[in-house]
Amino acid sequence: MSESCNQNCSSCSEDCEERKEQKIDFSEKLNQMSSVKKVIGVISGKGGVGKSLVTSILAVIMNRMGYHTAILDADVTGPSIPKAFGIKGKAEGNEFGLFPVKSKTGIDIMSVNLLLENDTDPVVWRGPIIAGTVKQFWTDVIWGDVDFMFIDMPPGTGDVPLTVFQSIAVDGIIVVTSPQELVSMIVSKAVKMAEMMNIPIIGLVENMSYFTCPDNGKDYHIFGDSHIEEIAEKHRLKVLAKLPIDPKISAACDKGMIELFDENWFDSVAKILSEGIEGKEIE
Ligand SMILES: Nc1ncnc2c1ncn2[C@@H]1O[C@H](COP(=O)(O)OP(=O)(O)OP(=O)(O)O)[C@@H](O)[C@H]1O
Repeated sequence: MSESCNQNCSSCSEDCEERKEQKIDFSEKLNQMSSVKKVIGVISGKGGVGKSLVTSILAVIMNRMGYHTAILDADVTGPSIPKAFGIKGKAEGNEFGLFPVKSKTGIDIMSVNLLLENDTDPVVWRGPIIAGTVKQFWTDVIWGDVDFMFIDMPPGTGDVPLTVFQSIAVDGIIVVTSPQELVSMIVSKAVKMAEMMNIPIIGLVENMSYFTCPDNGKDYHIFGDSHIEEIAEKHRLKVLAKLPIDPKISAACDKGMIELFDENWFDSVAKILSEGIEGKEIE
């Protein structure tokens, strides 16, 4: 029995000897006109820590490396991906399904904001409807041949992310944290959820880790000292990147120009992901 066992066999995908109930398969089938090689879920313990930013930058980098890249924006109540990419158009469909909208550099994106008449309309839906929408982004969208799909998950480790993980075949998870959070607790929850789902955690990204003063070049830890290395070691996880607070980044998101991102913050993640798709399994 796993250390994280919550005695609820129906929501657990582990094959353990003490299983009391049959494993229920909640997985949904991808649209028959789509094929997706690797699906990476980007999660966070709470909203506003930069999950959408990390999802967007990862997609930009992998797309730049020549991989056909897609973003499934599962953050249905706070969809910020289309804005970061400056997408104004709406998604269209035909009798076979919905088509994602292409960004300026060719990243395929589906988000609830591409379906709403006004992107300022709030999405005041209950959990099952939200989870159902995300499932439809998997089953009803014609994604074509995708190398990497990044999923901007709903914040937290509650009902909606759980349903999404049960329905979509996710290959690996990246956890985004910020220094001021109760990082230890959040990472533990994410690790337990990943264990229950049998999905490997690729590693941790600490966002808003420090700020480099442009006047004196010194680094300031605005949100306090980082403990990410100790926490990563405790759970035997990798720290993939520590991102600074950079006003250029928020400006790029606000102006819809995240595709102009040109820092090397994610080089190690890009290497892990590209090795994963070349046949070496994501560890
Ligand atoms: N390192 C950073 N430097 C500057 N601004 C940042 C940084 N990270 C995130 N931001 C800004 O903070 C805001 C929140 O980021 P983002 O939308 O990525 O968070 P989130 O975790 O996805 O939030 P939610 O879960 O509510 O959607 C955005 O305006 C983003 O541009």
